[in-house]
Amino acid sequence: MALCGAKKDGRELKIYENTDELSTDLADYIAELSENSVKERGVFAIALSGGSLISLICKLCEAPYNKTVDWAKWYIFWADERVVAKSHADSNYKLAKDGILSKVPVIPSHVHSINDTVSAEKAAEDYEFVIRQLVRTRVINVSDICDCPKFDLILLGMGPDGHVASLFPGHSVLDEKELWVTFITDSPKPPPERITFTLPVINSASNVAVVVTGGSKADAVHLVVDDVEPDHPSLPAKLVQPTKGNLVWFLDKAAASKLDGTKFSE
Ligand SMILES: O=C(O)[C@H](O)[C@@H](O)[C@H](O)[C@H](O)COP(=O)(O)O
Repeated sequence: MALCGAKKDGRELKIYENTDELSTDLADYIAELSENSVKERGVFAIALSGGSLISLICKLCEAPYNKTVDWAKWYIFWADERVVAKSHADSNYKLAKDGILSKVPVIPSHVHSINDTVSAEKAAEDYEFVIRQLVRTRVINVSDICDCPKFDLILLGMGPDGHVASLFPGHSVLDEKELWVTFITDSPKPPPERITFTLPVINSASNVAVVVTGGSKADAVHLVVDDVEPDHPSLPAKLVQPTKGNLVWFLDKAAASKLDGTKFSE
């Protein structure tokens, strides 16, 4: 059971005893958003990230979700991807395919991974083009306040440095206002070449979940959630603030261990 549902600066915090409890609740959360979105729009457009997130959403492949989720209505994207071959061990697509997508009846043509045969710049451009086509046909919804895509759910992890997707602290892509998808060739976390959703796209989503586990991230969680040093050079995770959508942080106790002032209630 979550230890708290406290709201801090528009963020709902959910803190769990361990990653097993977190995974169970996260699977419930995703399944419920999927059901609501399919009811309302007939489809569910979800963007994944890489890293530990994938193992934390693996419960979706198990009962009851493997049968109850309307997998055929899912359209799957990546909030960020490493520019490597899809068969490469570093590929976020491969991670999600091996961990989840190959185990549930998603429709292969609904799985939108990047073009892995071109440069990072071209891959970002191509990916934005694909997303634009799907916004036109409303497979992906559109924001009410700008022309950005409105994903039903974007799932993010966070690094110990506060990065989300492939938006790293101090990087110029944090200022990108026009593009939906951009690229970097100097990622401090290997591999260096990546494509990433920009902040305007992340902040236009209907729902954003930031999933963070482990004590190595406790300092970054504290800096972001407790808004320590508000003038501190921006931590990317702090800039995740959906304009109209919902933001939920899923934390295990270790990641939440340095949070102050949070009142926990069962
Ligand atoms: O491709 C990537 O590297 C990821 O998308 C990245 O943004 C990840 O979510 C964080 O680095 C957290 O990763 P961990 O949860 O494994 O620490």
